[in-house]
Amino acid sequence: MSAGDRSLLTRAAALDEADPLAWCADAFVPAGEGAQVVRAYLDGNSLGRPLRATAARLEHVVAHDWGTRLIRSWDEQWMDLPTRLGDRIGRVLLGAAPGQTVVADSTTVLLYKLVRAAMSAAPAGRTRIVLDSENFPTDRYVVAGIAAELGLELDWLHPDPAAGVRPEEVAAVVDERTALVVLSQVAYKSAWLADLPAITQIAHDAGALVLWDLCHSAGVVAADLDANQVDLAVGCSYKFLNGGPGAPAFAYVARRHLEAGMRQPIQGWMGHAQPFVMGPEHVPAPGIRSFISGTPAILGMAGIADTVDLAERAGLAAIRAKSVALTEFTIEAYDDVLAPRGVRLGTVREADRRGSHVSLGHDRFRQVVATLWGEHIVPDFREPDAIRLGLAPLSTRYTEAALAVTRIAELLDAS
Ligand SMILES: Cc1ncc(COP(=O)(O)O)c(C=O)c1O
Ligand SMILES: Nc1c(O)cccc1C(=O)C[C@H](N)C(=O)O
Repeated sequence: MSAGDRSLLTRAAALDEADPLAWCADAFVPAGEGAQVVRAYLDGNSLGRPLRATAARLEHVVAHDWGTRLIRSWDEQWMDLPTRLGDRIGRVLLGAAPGQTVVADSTTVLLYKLVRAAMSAAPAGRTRIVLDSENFPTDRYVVAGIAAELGLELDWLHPDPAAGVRPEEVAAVVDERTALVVLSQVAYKSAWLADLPAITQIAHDAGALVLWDLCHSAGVVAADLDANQVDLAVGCSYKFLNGGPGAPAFAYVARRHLEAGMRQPIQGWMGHAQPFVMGPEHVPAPGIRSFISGTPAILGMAGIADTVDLAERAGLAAIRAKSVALTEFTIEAYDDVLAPRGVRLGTVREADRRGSHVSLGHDRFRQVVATLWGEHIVPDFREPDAIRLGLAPLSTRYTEAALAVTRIAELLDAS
């Protein structure tokens, strides 16, 4: 290890020492022990780490709510869990007043439901959807599938892959034929933080609605959905919300659309006004509850509330400040030791246009990541040549980022 690498680790240790959110990392289940201990986890933007409180909560749910109260728990607490938890996510993380957020399904399924809902509400003549080629595959596949199903047209944006969609690119395509604009607030590859207020306003000025995918921003960046007059949003809970693998997603539908009778396409019994009447016809439940279709995933929801509690104690502004500081530190470390070794930076340098990961490119990264995983240093690899360093402000330490960057440099030197 060179003197430069040592000073990187020393600087990181000092930042950890001074970190006002350092106490949050202790709330997580230790990642292994002995020879198996994870030395650096940098994939919290793909699968967040579990909280200790969640391990205890799951045990309680199994032994008490499920094991002892059994079917009675539906009446006692499970039936409104999707909207109760949705309201908490909305209040603490999304800037959404109660009654507009629900937890259900996967992001993919909620995207389908919300895009179809928006299209059912679109005035005649508005038959075009705007989306971008850099969005996560599921968003592109779902929208393209709906376009084929309903005979709609797509307006594809092709943003700079190392950045993301800019307001002027949206302004150039929306017009009186646009029904909906579907974008991610933080791009899954580059971490580009879209200008949500400006783009939402541009879509509205053209008479279109906007659906924001918040998968990579929920829990780390404010969306202020109500204040920004957002129409629709989805997001997943197993990244920065640490809900666990396959934990259900959330959907937001602005009150004005619920009051106007916006309807989703999968009218199952759990979104019925009176599910247990089991009548001949579907009568939608009032409000956001009508966006539920089948039985809610109660076990999958158990962990989400623990992160919302922790985030409320930490405060979203402090979480965002740490996220910015972590990405800033990682980019400085990149400048020091990786840029000289030919690594490309795939994330913007402007902190206010950046989410909570740093994307790096090198044609030897597939092999580098395989070696890192074997050493219990865990970033992720995205085709064709990218390492993403996911920096989850509640759980990631500066020393984890420093260790990953240092080892990447050493592995590039060794091969
Ligand atoms: C932006 C974005 N949208 C959607 C998804 C996936 O959704 P799902 O929970 O349905 O797998 C992900 C990640 O998996 C994502 O990064
Ligand atoms: N959802 C995932 C999964 O089920 C398996 C592995 C990874 C994921 C992810 O979340 C990928 C992630 N959305 C991404 O940005 O690449």
